[in-house]
Amino acid sequence: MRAMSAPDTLTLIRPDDWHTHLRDGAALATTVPHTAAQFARAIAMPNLKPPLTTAAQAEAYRQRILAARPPGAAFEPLMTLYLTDNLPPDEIERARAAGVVAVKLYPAGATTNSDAGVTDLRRTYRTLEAMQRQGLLLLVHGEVTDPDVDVFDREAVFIERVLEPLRRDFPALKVVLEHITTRDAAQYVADAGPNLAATITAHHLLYNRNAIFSGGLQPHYYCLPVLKREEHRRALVAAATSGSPKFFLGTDSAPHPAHLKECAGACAGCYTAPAALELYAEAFEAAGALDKLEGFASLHGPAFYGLPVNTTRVTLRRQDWTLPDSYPLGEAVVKPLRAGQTLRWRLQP
Ligand SMILES: NC(=O)N[C@@H](CC(=O)O)C(=O)O
Ligand SMILES: [Zn+2]
Ligand SMILES: [Zn+2]
Repeated sequence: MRAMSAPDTLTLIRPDDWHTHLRDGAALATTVPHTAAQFARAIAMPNLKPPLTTAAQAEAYRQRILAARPPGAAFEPLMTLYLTDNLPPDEIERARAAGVVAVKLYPAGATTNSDAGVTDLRRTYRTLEAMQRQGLLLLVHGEVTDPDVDVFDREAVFIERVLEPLRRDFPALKVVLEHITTRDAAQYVADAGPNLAATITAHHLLYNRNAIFSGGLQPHYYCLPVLKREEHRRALVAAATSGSPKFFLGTDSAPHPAHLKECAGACAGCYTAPAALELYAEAFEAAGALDKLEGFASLHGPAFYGLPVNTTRVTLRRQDWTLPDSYPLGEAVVKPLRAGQTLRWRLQP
């Protein structure tokens, strides 16, 4: 039973999503309204097919996203470029001029649509130098791809082998370690200087790796980096609810057609956009830290990116409701995390 003092409504400065996958084409008709209903801004990840590697491509993608906004929605996508072994340094200047805010590092082969990613970080040093000079952020999928490293250890090993040397070589580059999943990462980010921050997903705050294996294999709980042990989930909750400005909201909402999740070789990614704030509220409430949600969701991200805080508000109400089983995704359907299940909080329209 909840304490008498537990609030029944929660009003926050409208949050932003600092890591989402809106995909492209017909999928935008689903993903953009979902994200726009929850967030004022969202970092649109560039791992499209083909990936976004030029300022012109990022601008064209921005226009496709804007065209999918529901009438009256003020939602603003924040654009990113995809770092490859040969992203030229002068593209960084064009990107900045086009309003691109960050560049995403995917180690080649680490995750969905990362085949064009970086094979050796040294090949990108001139580009990273340009980013450092021009103030573009580097967003990082922090897992090594070395097949000899255990899947559950790939984040911790990435910090040691890649992130630590990178930060030493580019001390003024702002880096976001995306979707952290381990105590090691939370600790490393907390201890680092002011140019390193991290996003945390709702699903990594709510679930540990048991969720993937309970009642048969559960592909809708399969994402990368994969869910970890309970002790890591607890460390992430502690970081997110600590009030530290180094941790902020990034859903990593990653829709895949249901038939590519419910099959052999299932794709990695959890679709959380339709109930993102509801899921975060659940996680923060379970930790007795609803008062820390606004900083995490609405204040720390803009501060790190050097962007203004939003001026409108959202309200969540304590109200049971059932999340739909699926949503259309072009010709296919996408099943959200917690499809058909009850949520305890509901975002008010
Ligand atoms: N998180 C995931 O499991 N998948 C993401 C890619 C990513 O963010 O790594 C996707 O694009 O599907
Ligand atoms: Zn990733
Ligand atoms: Zn992602």
